[in-house]
Amino acid sequence: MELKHVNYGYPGSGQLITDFTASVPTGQILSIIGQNGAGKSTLLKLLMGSLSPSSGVVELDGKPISTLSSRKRAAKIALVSQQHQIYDEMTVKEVVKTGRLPFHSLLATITDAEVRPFLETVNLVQAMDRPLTSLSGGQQQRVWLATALAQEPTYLFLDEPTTYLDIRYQHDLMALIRKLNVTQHLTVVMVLHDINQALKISDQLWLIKQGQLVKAGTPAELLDEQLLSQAFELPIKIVDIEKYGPYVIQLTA
Ligand SMILES: Nc1ncnc2c1ncn2[C@@H]1O[C@H](COP(=O)(O)OP(=O)(O)OP(=O)(O)O)[C@@H](O)[C@H]1O
Repeated sequence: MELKHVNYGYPGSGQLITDFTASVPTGQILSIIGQNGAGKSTLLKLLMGSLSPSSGVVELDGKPISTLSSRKRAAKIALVSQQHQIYDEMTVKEVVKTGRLPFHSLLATITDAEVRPFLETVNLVQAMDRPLTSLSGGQQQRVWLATALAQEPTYLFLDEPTTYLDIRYQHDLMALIRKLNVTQHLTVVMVLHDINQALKISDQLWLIKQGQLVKAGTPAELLDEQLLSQAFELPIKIVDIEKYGPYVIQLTA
């Protein structure tokens, strides 16, 4: 998956993404980091084909993603976003069944057995008959992950997946994402706000500022005080913590 000289601006707004060229590394975990409003979520939408570049191209398997039908795209790419549709009355298993829709024409024909493996992966089989809204925020996040996995995608996109989770759930979710990447060969693309979390879990990162790619590289290549300070417009220091490794701190009063 590649972005080639992509430009984009929302209708009625100025240019947001500027001449963006980068490749998503297959089979790896890529995180997109940068300030609020830098264009991270917009990049995810461009990569998924839910937004079209004003110029340039997004390619999937060497073809412009715009040439694929939405069903074909859904069978390739699944998104766990922060904005969920409201499924007031739905049970957990019914929500996960919506992830199977690229393979069925009717929700009613999807059996419980078909979604069970995805609920097993996120350890929620015991909650499958409960209404979604009766689950905790962290459990609901796992339901959305199971729904994305039910699409059996090649690419798993996550937009700020840890935002409302406590540190234990954040750790567990990151461990699960790494496990899925390794066992199911999923290519993962995430928007993460926590720089240290991004540096810890990712194989590659894109550091972006005002819609432009500042640097694409490995965590070691991104661990540069000057680079990070400029991108986040904050004084940043990297300290070495025993048994943890390099840790980024923001020197704000
Ligand atoms: N649908 C939209 N219509 C118009 N402008 C939008 C739309 N969505 C986002 N924007 C604007 O585009 C800019 C980039 O938004 P985007 O959500 O891509 O940034 P981000 O880096 O993901 O930000 P954050 O870290 O705050 O989530 C922001 O100024 C935002 O207000």
